[in-house]
Amino acid sequence: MLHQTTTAQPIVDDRRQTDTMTDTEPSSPPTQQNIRPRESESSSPPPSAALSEPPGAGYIDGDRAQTTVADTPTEETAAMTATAVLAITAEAVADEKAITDAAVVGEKAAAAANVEVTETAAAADEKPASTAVPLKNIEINVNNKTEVIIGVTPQMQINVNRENKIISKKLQKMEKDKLIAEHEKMWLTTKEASAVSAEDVLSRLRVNFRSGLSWKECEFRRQITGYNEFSVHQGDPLWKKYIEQFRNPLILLLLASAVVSVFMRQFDDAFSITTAIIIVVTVAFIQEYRSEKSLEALTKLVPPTCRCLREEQLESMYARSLVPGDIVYLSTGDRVPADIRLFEATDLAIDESSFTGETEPSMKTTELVLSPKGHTSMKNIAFMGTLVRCGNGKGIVVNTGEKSEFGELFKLMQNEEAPKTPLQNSMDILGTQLSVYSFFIIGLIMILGWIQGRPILDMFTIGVSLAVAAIPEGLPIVVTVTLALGVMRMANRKAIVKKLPTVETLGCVNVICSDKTGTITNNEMTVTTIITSEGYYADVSGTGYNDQGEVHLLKSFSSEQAKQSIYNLLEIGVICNNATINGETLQGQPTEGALLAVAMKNRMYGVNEKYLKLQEYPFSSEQKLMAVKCVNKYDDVKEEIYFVKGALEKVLKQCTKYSNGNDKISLSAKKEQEISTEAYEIGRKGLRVIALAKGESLQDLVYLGLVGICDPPKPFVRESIEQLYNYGVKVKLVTGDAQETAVAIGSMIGLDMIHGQTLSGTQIDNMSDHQLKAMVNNVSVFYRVTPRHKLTIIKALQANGNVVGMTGDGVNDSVALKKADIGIAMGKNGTDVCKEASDMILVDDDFQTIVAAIEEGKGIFFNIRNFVKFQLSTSIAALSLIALATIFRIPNPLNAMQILWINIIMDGPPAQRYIIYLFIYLLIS
Ligand SMILES: Nc1ncnc2c1ncn2[C@@H]1O[C@H](COP(=O)(O)OP(=O)(O)OP(=O)(O)O)[C@@H](O)[C@H]1O
Ligand SMILES: [Mn+2]
Repeated sequence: MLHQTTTAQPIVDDRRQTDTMTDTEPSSPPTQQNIRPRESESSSPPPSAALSEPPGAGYIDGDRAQTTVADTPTEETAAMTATAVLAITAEAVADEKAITDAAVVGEKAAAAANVEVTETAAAADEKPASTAVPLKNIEINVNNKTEVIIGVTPQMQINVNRENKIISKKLQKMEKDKLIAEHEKMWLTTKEASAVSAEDVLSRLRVNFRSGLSWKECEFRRQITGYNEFSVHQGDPLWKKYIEQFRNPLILLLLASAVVSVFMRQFDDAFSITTAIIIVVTVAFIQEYRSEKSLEALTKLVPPTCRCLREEQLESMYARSLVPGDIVYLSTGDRVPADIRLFEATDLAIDESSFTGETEPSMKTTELVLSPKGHTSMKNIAFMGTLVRCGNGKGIVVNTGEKSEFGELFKLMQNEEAPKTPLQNSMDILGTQLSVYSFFIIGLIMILGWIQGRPILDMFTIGVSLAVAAIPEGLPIVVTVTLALGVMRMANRKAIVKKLPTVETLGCVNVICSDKTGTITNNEMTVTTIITSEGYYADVSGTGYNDQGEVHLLKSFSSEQAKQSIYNLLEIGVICNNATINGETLQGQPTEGALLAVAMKNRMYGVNEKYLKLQEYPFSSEQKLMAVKCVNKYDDVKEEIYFVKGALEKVLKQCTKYSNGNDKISLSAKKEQEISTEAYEIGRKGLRVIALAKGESLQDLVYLGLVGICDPPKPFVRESIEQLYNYGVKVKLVTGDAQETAVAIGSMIGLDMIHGQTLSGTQIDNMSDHQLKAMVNNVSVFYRVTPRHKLTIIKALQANGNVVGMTGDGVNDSVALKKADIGIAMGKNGTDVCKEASDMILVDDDFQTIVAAIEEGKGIFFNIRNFVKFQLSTSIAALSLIALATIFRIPNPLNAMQILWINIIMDGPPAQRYIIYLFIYLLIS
């Protein structure tokens, strides 16, 4: 009855064992015709209509069914049939052994895991039957082929369904166990991966470096390896933490006094003291728990991402979803998402300082390391958690999560206690001082009371209660909670603070140095202007990384010639480029994306295919220049050509000629001046200028022209800066861009360009620290600076007593971000390197958020100060009240219980809510 076609007739003898199955041609008649049709509720449809017609009726004598298998006998069909037969064979089918047998018949038996059952109409040739049991044909989808079983009773169908499910599950599990065992054999340690060739690693982990893993395979591997993350050490169970709270000596003393009260038969006292203790302890517990939880939540706020190749698509995804075997692309500014065996590395330098302590970035290669000793020697491995300082590379993930080398380190780190914030420390000190004073006073009160002959137990409980009330043992916790809650509130306003002390600093920042590209502007680049070396001038329309737009030539003398010149110019931009545009999404640097887009708008396709890239000199913020060495694939003379792009002054320095139509003319000082003026004119509009050149040697280039790239300020930056100014925070622009561009953007966002000065990186180099310190406060725009200068500027500002915030997005900002009192990174488009170096991250890159965060910071600081004042005053009030009463021999105005209650109510604003909850709870229950 198992059949390849959907028209069904043959039937299975379900008593036959799987291994005695007969293989019959589909057309051949069944060996035993056991269909004994009894009834038909509707007229039986013809065979061809079997699928489309509603289920007819028929009957199958399950006990004596026959089998017919459609195809030629293969292990596969045998196995499949076996499984399906098993499925329909009486109730006993689920017998473990039979299933195992079935599976053994052929490896592919497991494919039967895909068994799906669908109802179809009963076969046409069945004659009306006499019983009232409605019969059905069912269709079984085995291994993507359709089999039909005819005339099945509802009960049988249920059985089939059930058995199929059981079998699929068992087979699935068997197959899975086998696969897991296989996969576990192929994993290798990071060290092993380093010692074999990249090809070996690829084949061991069964992945093609051109296509990557399939999504399905990744899903499977992840079931084995788990997510690429560290599971945070599970602390003590909650009840233990709760009991922990009772271990406070004061609480124990109070408990003791409650016990003594019981012995003295003062039950109401005992009761109220115990209740009070429980509430005090509960409040403290909830506070601590909450602060722990919110701190935990903090670490999860910015999930790291990476670029990974799956099913031939380069995807940007969360690093936690990586599995061994994934192909990962690394480029400048990335955080390495797992332990990666590199198979491609272009000038790849990785900062492993967090890992090895080595401050110099380590240059990576792809060759195997024979006997790797220590992390520094594994030159072909990019370790999880390290940062790509420059260059780019590709590699295969060998280990993830806790299996990575960083995972080992992480485990060690977990045992270290998190350092306390300065504020927490000062609160600790304050707490201890207060305790000492309080104990002293309480001791005095008790002695005095004793001398006066007051009841000793009363004095004791009052003394201890006073101690509980006056000693601010909850102070550090309250500070933490307030900070942590503030941090969560900031997170809601899209500012993520990585460490609590940052909140304290936020309240007192008075200068913010902001980098331009990506912070003030969107870093969404569009080429809008082109000027060739001949002076042809073109405007470009359209925005975004696509071909929507056009290149309009303006001053064209000979339009063919002009078109050719523009083509040659844009060609450099395409070849000297590492970005790619997929659909409309850009992978890579926006500046390079803009150059690709303008070429698309100029309808230049397949430019890249003409050249073979031999070498690359990557862009760095120090050099402000990028070059590639190529050969023309179709040239007979394989001559090397350099394609160069970068900041105008850097490119011009390498040029000796400029292109004029088909000629190359020596660059005169006059021509250079002309070019600089052109660049100035473009820059003055706030455009970024990129010069393009090519030539046979890097020292002897031919200048081809300029492009002006538009990257306007984000909305509301101007308003935010104004608001910051009102809070007493000054904003300075620090950029790698040219002076005129920086100044133009500076005035667009409302910086004081009249009184403020401008200063360039070169000028800073020529100054002493002292001179810089003297003038740095008055500078509002720093231009053409390198990462090193950004650092110098921050230091000079700090030397003047400023509390400096620095905002940035790029690798070039990371050092300065680290040095600044508060480093603020862009969360969406910022690089991992700068996020790592920063203290605070703006989730949606919105400059306005800085204002909100500073507001919050000030608010939190204010809250804590108020709280401390409040706590101190209640302590002093309670202490002095009892002390005075004792001295003047007045009966005690407050008994122990009352003191405790006051303490509970006063114990901090965050606590109050819980007390109210508790009361409500007590009332209800
Ligand atoms: N991919 C690139 N290739 C070549 N040159 C580039 C590239 N990107 C930028 N430049 C040149 O380098 C200059 C600035 O680079 P740099 O990285 O120092 O600053 P930035 O980060 O882009 O700006 P900011 O410091 O304001 O964020 C640009 O003005 C441009 O001329
Ligand atoms: Mn930047």
